[in-house]
Amino acid sequence: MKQVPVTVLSGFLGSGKTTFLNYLLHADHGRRIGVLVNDFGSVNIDADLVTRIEGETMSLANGCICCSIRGDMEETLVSMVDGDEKPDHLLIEASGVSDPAAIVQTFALSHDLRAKVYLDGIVAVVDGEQVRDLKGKNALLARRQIAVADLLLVNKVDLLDDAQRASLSKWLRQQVSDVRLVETVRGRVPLELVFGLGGKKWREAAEKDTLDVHVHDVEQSAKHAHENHLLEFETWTYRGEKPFDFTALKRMMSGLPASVYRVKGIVQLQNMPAERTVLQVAGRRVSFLGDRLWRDTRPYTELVFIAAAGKLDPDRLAARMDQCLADAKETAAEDRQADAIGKEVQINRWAQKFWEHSARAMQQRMAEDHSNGEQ
Ligand SMILES: Nc1nc2c(ncn2[C@@H]2O[C@H](COP(=O)(O)OP(=O)(O)OP(=O)(O)O)[C@@H](O)[C@H]2O)c(=O)[nH]1
Repeated sequence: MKQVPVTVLSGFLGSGKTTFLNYLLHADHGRRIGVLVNDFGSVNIDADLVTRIEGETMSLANGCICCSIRGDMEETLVSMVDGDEKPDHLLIEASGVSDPAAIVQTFALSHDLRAKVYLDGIVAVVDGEQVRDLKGKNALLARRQIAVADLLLVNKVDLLDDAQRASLSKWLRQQVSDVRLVETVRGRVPLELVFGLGGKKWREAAEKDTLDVHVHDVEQSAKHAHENHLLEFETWTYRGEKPFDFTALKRMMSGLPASVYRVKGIVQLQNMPAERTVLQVAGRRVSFLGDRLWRDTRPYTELVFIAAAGKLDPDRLAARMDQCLADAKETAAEDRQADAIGKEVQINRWAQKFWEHSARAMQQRMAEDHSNGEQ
């Protein structure tokens, strides 16, 4: 039986993996692609944000495929290959906290997997704006993700000037000398660079045992990695059914402590009642994007927070979220007055950008629908 090639997308929280995945799925490559998306939090946000016309998207949430749900990854991949519509290629979007070296081990060690799939390559996505701001264990994890990659997408270069790009490139070259670096905006890279990488680098590393984790000791290291993740990261999910005030929520998200690394999910905004909105906080950058019309779906809010372990205080966060609800009556009169002046400017500026984005997203979707209809 012909084995199916697998590409693993790795990269730190919020670097642009899902964005890249969507670009890839909509690009003209003529392959039937099976997708497996892994979310560290308990909600399948990423799978929800993967837009595709056809092909299978499987989702594994509430754990990390490099450790706690390694077995689930094996089973899911095998079932995808054995299914009625065998894919030509599999893409795995690893969670932003996963260590690709441990994923490589799973591929190297599982007989079931080895019979059906082979690792074609690891593509790491780097947040060009913020990767160098990562501290401590996050910085180490990001470096491990970079080190194992066969292809490195230096993403978000639209947020950098020429000097920053040059200095980032130099810094990355100091981290890894033997990998192809490609600067990208929203993960747009020539497809021939992505498929058929051959996985040479990881295979060599596995043979030389330089993956930094011992291949024969996978149970132990997986357990260790799992413990590390639980020790290092914590997640919490906010759910609600009342609409939020855009300005208040944006201000709150912009003021989150640095220990909150990532927030993502769906928000119901009073200012945009008809449209489902995606909220993204990656490091210090906050963005709202009109996503799709609610239509028959009852509007809701579901946001996953990922932070340094021990730094999330759910009660406090929930209280702060509630203060941003459109019908919140808590704001002191004084605050409200002070806000009113700032709000006037902010709402106009932000609402403008916000609508601009929504309109663009809508146009793009319509164009995609149109071109798909023509095929
Ligand atoms: N300016 C800019 N923003 C980008 C680019 N690529 C992605 N983003 C934004 O960065 C945020 C995070 O992108 P995602 O694709 O969700 O990141 P991710 O790596 O899948 O995130 P996790 O799965 O949570 O680790 C979103 O708001 C994207 O729209 C880019 O090239 N430039």
